[in-house]
Amino acid sequence: MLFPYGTLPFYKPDMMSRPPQESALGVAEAETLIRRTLRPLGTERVALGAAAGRILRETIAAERDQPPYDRVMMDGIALRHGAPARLPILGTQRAGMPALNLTDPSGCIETMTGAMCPAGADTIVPVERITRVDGVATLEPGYTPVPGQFIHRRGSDCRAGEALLSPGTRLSAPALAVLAGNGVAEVAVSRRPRLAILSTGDELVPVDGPVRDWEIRRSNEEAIAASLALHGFGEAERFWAPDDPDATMAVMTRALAERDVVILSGGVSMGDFDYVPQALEQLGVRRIFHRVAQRPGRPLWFGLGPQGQAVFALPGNPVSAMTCFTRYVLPALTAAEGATESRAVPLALAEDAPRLPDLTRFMPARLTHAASGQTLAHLLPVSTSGDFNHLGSTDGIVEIPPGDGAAPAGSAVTFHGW
Ligand SMILES: Nc1nc2c(c(=O)[nH]1)N[C@H]1C(S)=C(S)[C@@H](COP(=O)(O)OP(=O)(O)OC[C@H]3O[C@@H](n4cnc5c(N)ncnc54)[C@H](O)[C@@H]3O)O[C@H]1N2
Ligand code: MOO
Repeated sequence: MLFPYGTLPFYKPDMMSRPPQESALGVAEAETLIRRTLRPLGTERVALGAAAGRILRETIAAERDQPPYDRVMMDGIALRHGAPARLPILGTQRAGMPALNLTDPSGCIETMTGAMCPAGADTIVPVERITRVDGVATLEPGYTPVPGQFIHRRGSDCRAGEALLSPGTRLSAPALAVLAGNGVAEVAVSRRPRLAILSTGDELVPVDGPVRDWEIRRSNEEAIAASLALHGFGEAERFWAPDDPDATMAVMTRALAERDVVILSGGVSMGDFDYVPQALEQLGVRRIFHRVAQRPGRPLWFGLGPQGQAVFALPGNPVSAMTCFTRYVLPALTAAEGATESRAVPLALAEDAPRLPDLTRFMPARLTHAASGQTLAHLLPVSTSGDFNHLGSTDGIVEIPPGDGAAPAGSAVTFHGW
């Protein structure tokens, strides 16, 4: 269907002629503008069982001294240093019971790992170093107990009140152990963003239906949704709009409703049916930038919606969409969550990487981990930014700053994982 400009309801007369090609921002400037625009996400309290992978938004302090008592570290006997080699066994100190009292310094108390050290005892001898006959423990000939050995002293790990986890920490498996071990059953984490993914284009058809010669299966939204899920952002609602201004506006209106972030793909370049930027601006989404000096992904558009929504309009070509999503959207969401981590990591190029004089270049790469300890990025040159069929075996993209000639093999580049 054709829509001559004059018939588009949302085109003001001064929008009918195309603006001259605008200059493009640098990658770092674009990133800074995004960071300044995105609002930090609020917090919510979740039960421990739902906290793994979330971003902590409070300080977690030790509930009590850790360990909370002088903890026996070996199954064996507890004695007072200087006791004789033959010691009557006066009792059994199990884990989960209050401390017994070693009243006779020439005797001993059987102990279990994790138990309280009996009062009056100061040394543990492991069971492998003794024989036990008729209620008497005898030390192995020549074995000299070391005073204080095998007692994990109260408070030697941390003192009550000491900060153990700081806001911005991603809750890993050990962090969950810290929460549980310190009596935190519910924790403040960043709220998940409410997300919408909207793709545009008449040629796009669903994955599970028939596809005609002139049609393309929608794949960008699948990659974006997968990345969001893999990085713990939960589910995004999906929308599709044909290349029709009214339909685009209607779908955008629904996508913008009550969202923190809207991610569009397609319709941001110079084509007669690339309505996305104008439609967004018509709906009150203020453009922050359009076009970044990069390849792929030059037509990237970013704006701020009327309710403070961050709106990313990614170029439709699949490699460009995935590159822009990985380079800009994911890190921005991570920052909005208040995470202190950085998604970008430095590593070495496995081979020379051709630079572009005025553009930052992003190239898909597969990582290998050399025995030397070096992680190498092997580049997967793609013929065009529409060529995504070989990306399935790659790990992410490397960022090659503008310049002449090639970045040499072995030099450090920034890697962004998918
Ligand atoms: N005259 C100019 N033409 C183009 C320019 C330019 O500066 N001047 N920029 C080129 C660049 S760079 C890119 S990237 C593309 C971006 O175009 P759009 O964002 O408008 O995207 P579309 O035209 O809608 O689609 C491009 C391409 O990608 C396919 N596509 C789109 N959405 C999906 C999807 N969800 N799943 C799979 N594939 C998708 C679409 O079928 C097209 O083949 O513009 C250049 N042109
Ligand atoms: O640079 Mo566009 O993003 O390649 O095709």
